[in-house]
Amino acid sequence: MMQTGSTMAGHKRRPLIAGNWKMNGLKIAGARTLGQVIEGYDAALRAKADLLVCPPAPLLYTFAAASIGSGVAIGAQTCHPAASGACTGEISAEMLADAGASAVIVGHSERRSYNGETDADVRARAEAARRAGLTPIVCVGETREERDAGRALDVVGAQLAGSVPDGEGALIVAYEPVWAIGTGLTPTVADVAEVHAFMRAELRKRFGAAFADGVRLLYGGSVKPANAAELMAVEDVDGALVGGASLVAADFLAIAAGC
Ligand SMILES: O=C(CO)COP(=O)(O)O
Repeated sequence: MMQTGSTMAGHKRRPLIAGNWKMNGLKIAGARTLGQVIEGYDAALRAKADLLVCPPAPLLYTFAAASIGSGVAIGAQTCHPAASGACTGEISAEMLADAGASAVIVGHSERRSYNGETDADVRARAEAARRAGLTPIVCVGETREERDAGRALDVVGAQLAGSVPDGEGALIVAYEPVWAIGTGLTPTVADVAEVHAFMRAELRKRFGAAFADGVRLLYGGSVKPANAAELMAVEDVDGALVGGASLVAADFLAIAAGC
């Protein structure tokens, strides 16, 4: 499911709806939610979008086993840059792949702000993901202050330049304005369109259109069933990175139905 460049009627790239469970989910309730997602991923939804569920790391192995044959992919929320070593508490990309993940979110704004991850740190994690055969989902996005100061595109451009690895490897980018995460606020459709067109243009400049036009650009930040269709219809929006609403299977599935 992680190839780039596939196309569907109405979409230049096959949409991806990714659920970031963050630090939520215990094994029994989590398995129930995953089961509901798998059951709800019927032929009609499969025709519309890829699904990726990113639970907390302790659930990865059982989730990957439970999802075999379902078409639902399993991903992780971060990884360490090194493959192994004396890094107590850390988890490498190789370990995530071994547990059955096919993708990993890197550089989420919560990790950039709470864990002090810099663009260089995020890039190292994205490179580690590729090394392990995982697709990195590189997150970028401006704060409220940066947007109000008219700097949103500058900030996103600098994060993209610093966080996306060189080379034409597996890549997904998620635009998540920090002020839209968990707040119920979303940018206007015009603002989302502007940032996504800008990101596409930046990737084209750096990598050329043949590669850049195959990279899926996700929008994240307060995506709900009620606003999904409008956001997913925006040019250069190729899916969503969903936080809170991904914890409720019916909502997650309804967001995918909006593609
Ligand atoms: O951070 C997010 C996904 O990575 C978005 O979270 P919410 O959908 O809860 O706003």
